[in-house]
Amino acid sequence: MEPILIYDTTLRDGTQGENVTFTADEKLKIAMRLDDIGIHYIEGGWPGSNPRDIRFFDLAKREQFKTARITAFGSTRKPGIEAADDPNLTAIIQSDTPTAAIFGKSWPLHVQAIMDNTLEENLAMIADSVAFLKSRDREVIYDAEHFFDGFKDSPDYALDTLVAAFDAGADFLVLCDTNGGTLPHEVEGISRSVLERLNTRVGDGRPVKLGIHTHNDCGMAAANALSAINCGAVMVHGTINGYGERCGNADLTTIIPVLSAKMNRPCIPGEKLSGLKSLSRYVSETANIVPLNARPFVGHSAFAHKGGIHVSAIMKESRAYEHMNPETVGNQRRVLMSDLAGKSNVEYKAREMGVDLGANGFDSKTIVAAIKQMEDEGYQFDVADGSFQIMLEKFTEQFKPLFDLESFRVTIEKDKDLPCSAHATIKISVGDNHEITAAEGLGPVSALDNALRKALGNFYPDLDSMQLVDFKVRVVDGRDGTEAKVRVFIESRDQDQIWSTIGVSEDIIEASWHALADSFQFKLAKEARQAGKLPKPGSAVARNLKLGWSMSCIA
Ligand SMILES: CC(=O)SCCNC(=O)CCNC(=O)[C@H](O)C(C)(C)COP(=O)(O)OP(=O)(O)OC[C@H]1O[C@@H](n2cnc3c(N)ncnc32)[C@H](O)[C@@H]1OP(=O)(O)O
Ligand SMILES: CC(=O)C(=O)O
Repeated sequence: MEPILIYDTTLRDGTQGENVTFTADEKLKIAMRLDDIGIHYIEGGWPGSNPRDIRFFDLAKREQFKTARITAFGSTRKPGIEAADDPNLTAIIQSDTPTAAIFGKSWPLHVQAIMDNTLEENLAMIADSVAFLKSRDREVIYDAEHFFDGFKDSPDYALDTLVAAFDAGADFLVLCDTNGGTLPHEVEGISRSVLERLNTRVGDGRPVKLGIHTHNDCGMAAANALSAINCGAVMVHGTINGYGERCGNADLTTIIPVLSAKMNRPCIPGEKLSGLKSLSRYVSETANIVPLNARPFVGHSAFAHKGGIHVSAIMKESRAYEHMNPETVGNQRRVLMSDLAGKSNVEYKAREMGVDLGANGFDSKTIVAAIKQMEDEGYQFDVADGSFQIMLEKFTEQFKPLFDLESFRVTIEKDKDLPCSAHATIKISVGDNHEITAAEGLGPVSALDNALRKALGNFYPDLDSMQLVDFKVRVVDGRDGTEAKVRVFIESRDQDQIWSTIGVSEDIIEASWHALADSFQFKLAKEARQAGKLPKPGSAVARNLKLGWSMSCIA
């Protein structure tokens, strides 16, 4: 099978997406990551557009790329001028890249109504611009903007534009679904027709190499790209995470694994596929955009199983509910706890967390029943793995509290013209020691967090590596008005892990306290285990710890 060339436009079309922006340095780092994974072309930006993109190409010039050809983007020349006098084309040449990509008009609507141009001059603009870039030794990728809309409107003219580019020396002709309104069967029909008709019109022996560039306005970008590949396109354009103008571009984190693992079409080297999830995360982190959990292949939920029936089956045979091995793309299987769980979920999680079930007479069915009851009262364990682990340890009497709350007091002060301020006093015990501390915070939870940190700091000096990174409050059932129960989630992280905890109460401060206390307990237990001061859950020593926790203190 002929390999498919992957053309990444995250740094150009990707940045046309709302909220997506990268500095020149960030672009360079992303480009290096794209190169590492084996992307063939990296469109770095439009040097005729802004100084940042010029800076990117200046930086890129100094780097050695292993696989990727860095590509500068721009448009065909302006009407009525020489290509050599066009600032956009000059900027492409000054970028000093081996490859240039230019877009031109395929649709008479754009030529006439938008550009106020003639159809003949548009053909000349395409041919002159391609020829100019070829005369400067560039590989030229010609993007036929609005090709599918143009072809539906006027197939002969749309084809003429491709012939103009090809005859002038374009190396690739890329059919663009610029408005993202075309459907897969239309892409298939038009791509086949284009290849047939082009092959009869261009006859200098050079092969016609088609590419495909699709947008996601109908949610079809990936499907459209794959349809064109099925018809013979050899290059596919897309972006990491599908970032791009409006609804985005075809998502390469979908297209690459589909090509490699489902269509047997080689693209990036097979051994690089497992770097895909990490690349997706890297780009979303750099863009400062929360990654989409349900993103196919690389999303956090892409291989997450919640329903008990599913978990029971995957424990016997993972392909029963997984279309592929998650590790192929660097992802992992996850099992979630909730009131949709069965005993298999508990058994899977216990094994994953190293908790020995049943050691003290609690079997997985009893635990499932208790979880369902707690979920009915407002808990939600599928997003609170940290609290679930603590719960499992409590159920199986392997829990060792590393501190106990004796009491806390929180006050909030509001003076007429001043912002609110909060003060917390907390009394905890660690073994036989008691500690009372006070702290301030911007709000009551931050005051409690500060007071707890201060109190624990005297016993556990390594707490600085732990931060609370997210705090969410939800009303469990709004019908009770201000007396409704609330559910508080806290997400915490340290240098190597992220964990989530939950608290539920009619009182928002108490709910926050439970989530906060679980979070600190999780961290301290982890540190203690790593330092060998606490037995690993499930070990014989852990099973023998009788710390007096019972079902009633869990609920
Ligand atoms: C389908 C795509 O995604 S194409 C890429 C779209 N990306 C962007 O537009 C981002 C970068 N763009 C920019 O920085 C600016 O729009 C620039 C620098 C390119 C142009 O800025 P300005 O000169 O101020 O023009 P403006 O953006 O208002 O209008 C675009 C101009 O390009 C012309 N144009 C559009 N397509 C083409 C083309 N293929 N070839 C030549 N000229 C074109 C338009 O007719 C218009 O010309 P006019 O100024 O004579 O009316
Ligand atoms: C060229 C391009 O980005 C488009 O037509 O969508």
